[in-house]
Amino acid sequence: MTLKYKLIASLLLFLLILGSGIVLIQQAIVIPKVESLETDALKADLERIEDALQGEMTNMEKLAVDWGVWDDVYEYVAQPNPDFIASALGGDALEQLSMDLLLISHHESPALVQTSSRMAALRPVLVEGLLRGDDPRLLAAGGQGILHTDAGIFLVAASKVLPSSGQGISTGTLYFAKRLDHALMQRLNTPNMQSLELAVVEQTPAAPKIELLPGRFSLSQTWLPLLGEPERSLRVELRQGRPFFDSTLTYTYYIMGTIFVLGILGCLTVYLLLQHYLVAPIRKLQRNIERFSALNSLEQIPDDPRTDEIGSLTRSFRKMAARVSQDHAQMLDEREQLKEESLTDPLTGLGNRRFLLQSIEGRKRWMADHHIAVITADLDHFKKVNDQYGHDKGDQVLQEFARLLEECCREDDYLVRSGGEEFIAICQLANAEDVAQVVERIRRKTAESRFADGLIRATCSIGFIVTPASELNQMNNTWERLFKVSDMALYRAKHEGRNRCIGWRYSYLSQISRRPLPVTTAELKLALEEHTLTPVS
Ligand SMILES: Nc1nc2c(ncn2[C@@H]2O[C@H](COP(=O)(O)OP(=O)(O)OP(=O)(O)O)[C@@H](O)[C@H]2O)c(=O)[nH]1
Repeated sequence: MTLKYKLIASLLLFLLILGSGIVLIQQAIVIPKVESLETDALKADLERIEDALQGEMTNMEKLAVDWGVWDDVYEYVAQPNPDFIASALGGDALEQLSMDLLLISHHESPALVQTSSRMAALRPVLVEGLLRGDDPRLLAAGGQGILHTDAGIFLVAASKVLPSSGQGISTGTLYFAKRLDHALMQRLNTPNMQSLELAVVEQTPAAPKIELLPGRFSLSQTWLPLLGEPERSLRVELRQGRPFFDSTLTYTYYIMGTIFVLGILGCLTVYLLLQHYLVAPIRKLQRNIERFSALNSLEQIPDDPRTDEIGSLTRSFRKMAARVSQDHAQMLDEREQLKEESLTDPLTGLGNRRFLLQSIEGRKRWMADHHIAVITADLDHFKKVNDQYGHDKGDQVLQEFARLLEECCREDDYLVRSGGEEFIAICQLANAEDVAQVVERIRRKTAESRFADGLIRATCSIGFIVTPASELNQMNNTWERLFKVSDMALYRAKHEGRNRCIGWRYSYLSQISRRPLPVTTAELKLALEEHTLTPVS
């Protein structure tokens, strides 16, 4: 995978982690926190309703005490007087007090009952509800509470009837009652309330209950005690929407969406910067290095003026490439030199036998109408030269003999020192007979020469074979046999007294059956008898 794709994969992985982190934070931290705050707010709503009811009852109790500790009422209970009713409770006095019932009891019997017009029909039920039971009478000593009757649910407050001094014996109890109706409940409304329901239930849980329902609803319940009914209670049930949760959730969506978008933009920016500052320069450097290895030219890695790591990497590569280039050139030189040395005779500067074999093998074709002569020349009794004049002088003789041979050959002939004091020349000749002149010239010039500063006289023996070039083009493995025949001819020249040239012409045209060049003395004898090889004069 390329660096570019690794970079993209890393950034996508980062975005995945960022997205997962955002979801995790929302689910594990934000939502539970919001729900906890919401629960607190719902509890506060319930407390507010309870407080409102409590406040209402406290006001009623104050009113009950105002009326209960009043001489007119006190006297009325002792001696009922219609004038009092007319003056204090005439007209719509109860409506003006926002009360539904005024009850004054005397010895557990109603001494005065006054109701609002809407409650007139329910008066007996109400009185019976307040004065039910035997002992103790509800709120007989004063106080407040919630009363459940067949006529509905009422807030009730009571006070002992006393003279205005507050001292003395109570002559009865004064009750005020107010129905917990729709109008009153409206005043307890909360902004998000969908419904507020009251119900008398059998159980009385100790603590309020808050439920966050699916579908963005909440259900809050609290239980209030009922007067005279310890087994039952008034359940206040509040059903509300969850705007706080919705808005908070929307708000967190915005924040986290913004973080995610910023993450994407950040990744894009990081990608472009890394692409510009890292990936692109590395790819450029890679292309330059590839061109350098193809062309071996330092110009392919231009200097980089940057001061960062990429710049210094480029400079390091340049240095390394320069060194590699230099080493490579040096190695090529040395290899060329070694190659040359391995093919050259260091004493005479001529090629060696390996050079000769390589050269003739590398040569594809010879001039078909020409002849090729393989000439082997060997100094006679060269051992004696060494023995008599020393090895250095012997070397000198070899060098001068090599120059002599060069003079006798043409430039396009091959001339090598094949070993010791033996040399081989391969000459291309227009006529087969020309070889006689070449070898005789070598023999004569050697015999006439004075070697080693005129100190040493030497002769040489020469063996040779000449064959049509067309034969070389057609036959395989001919060179080895030509060298062998030339060598056998040299042996004969030595054997017959040295300082002479012996060689043959390979004249296959005279053959009835084509016979290859001989490689043994027996085959040589047969070839001469059959005239496959004929003497050259
Ligand atoms: N100075 C010198 N002598 C060499 C070199 N290579 C070979 N020789 C000597 O050449 C001599 C060849 O001796 P032989 O093979 O007996 O041949 P020859 O003495 O020339 O006798 P014929 O060839 O039979 O005439 C040996 O003494 C070698 O040591 C060389 O590079 N320098």
